[in-house]
Amino acid sequence: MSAPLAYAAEKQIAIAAVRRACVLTASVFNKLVKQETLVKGDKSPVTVGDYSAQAVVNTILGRTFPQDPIVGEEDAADLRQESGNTLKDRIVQLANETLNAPLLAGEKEEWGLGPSQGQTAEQLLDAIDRGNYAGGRTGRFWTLDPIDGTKGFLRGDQYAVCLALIVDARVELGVMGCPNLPVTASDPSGPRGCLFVAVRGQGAYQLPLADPFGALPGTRLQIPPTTPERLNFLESVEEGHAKLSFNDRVAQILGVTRPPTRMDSQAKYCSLARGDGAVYLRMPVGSGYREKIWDHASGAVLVEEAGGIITDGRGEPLDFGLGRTLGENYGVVAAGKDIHAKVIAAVKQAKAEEESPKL
Ligand SMILES: Nc1ncnc2c1ncn2[C@@H]1O[C@H](COP(=O)(O)OS(=O)(=O)O)[C@@H](OP(=O)(O)O)[C@H]1O
Ligand SMILES: [Mg+2]
Ligand SMILES: [Mg+2]
Ligand SMILES: [Mg+2]
Repeated sequence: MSAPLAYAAEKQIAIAAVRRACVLTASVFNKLVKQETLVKGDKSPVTVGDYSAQAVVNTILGRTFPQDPIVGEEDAADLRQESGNTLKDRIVQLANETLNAPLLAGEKEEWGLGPSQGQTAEQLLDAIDRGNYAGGRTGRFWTLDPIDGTKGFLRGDQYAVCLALIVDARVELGVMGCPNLPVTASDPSGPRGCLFVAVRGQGAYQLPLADPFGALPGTRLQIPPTTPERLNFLESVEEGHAKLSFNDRVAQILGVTRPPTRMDSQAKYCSLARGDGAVYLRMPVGSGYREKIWDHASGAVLVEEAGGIITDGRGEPLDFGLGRTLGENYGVVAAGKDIHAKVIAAVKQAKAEEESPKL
């Protein structure tokens, strides 16, 4: 018998956790966001979604890997206050609805899912707070963004549930659920809902979100050659998250003729991995913001396993061993092997121009 592939159990549980969280976020969108946010401009539905998705993923991880720490975006401090009671009740109800739902295709009873797997409010708050781990250089931990691209989520556009396993500062496994991403970019009004999985050394794959286990190993992703016709940028929607004017200049230096694709969340990394766009470029807006590890970990391993390169804007590797943030890194550049060095050179040129503008 051949030895089992590395991280096989982690991969299964991560897929199950991300899929359940996506069922939850889709129901939050249909039940709450459509009515409350659009009508009243109220942002609280996304907060309910963030917390309850983190409670669900951390509960599922905790059942199979009770020793593993988690670096999660959210924490339950506000929910433990008197003023957080209403919010807490909604989160407990939603998280339990999701955990108690009958087994989905391919799930196994021993994963602790299905009817009567509900948790008390206290257990769910503790599960959220299991995400308080500080991260670091050694050992193994998970990192979770329960809803990445919250603005996209509210608009009904792209968002992603992002989970990654980091071992000794290296991302070994990444799973992303993208409920609103078209299965094929060339058919934007066709079926939606994709799950992306990458294990280091084992390749990057796309699976249908509705039945990932039935489709394993999935469609292998490989970044195609960057021809001039394919060369375009994938960038943030929010001006406050990345310096888009800088991207325009870099695109000009590279002779890019296609307009950029603006998309919220790590769905950008998924699009890059399957060749929908050619260059992920995210340069700091200059506010001293430090990028968070949960905003890039799963995307980083997906891109690398699809044959791409991911670095900061100087061409230095991203360091996932510094704690909850990427530290002093300078932006993010991800692209195919054939174009990455050229993008870095163009970024350097654009940066030099900014620092000594022509009179
Ligand atoms: N100032 C600043 N600079 C860079 N990044 C920031 C900044 N502020 C927030 N964030 C993080 O951006 C995450 C969303 O990134 P996106 O690329 O999806 O942005 S965008 O929505 O497309 O504009 C977003 O993730 P979520 O909070 O999970 O949505 C934030 O963690
Ligand atoms: Mg995020
Ligand atoms: Mg988030
Ligand atoms: Mg956030």
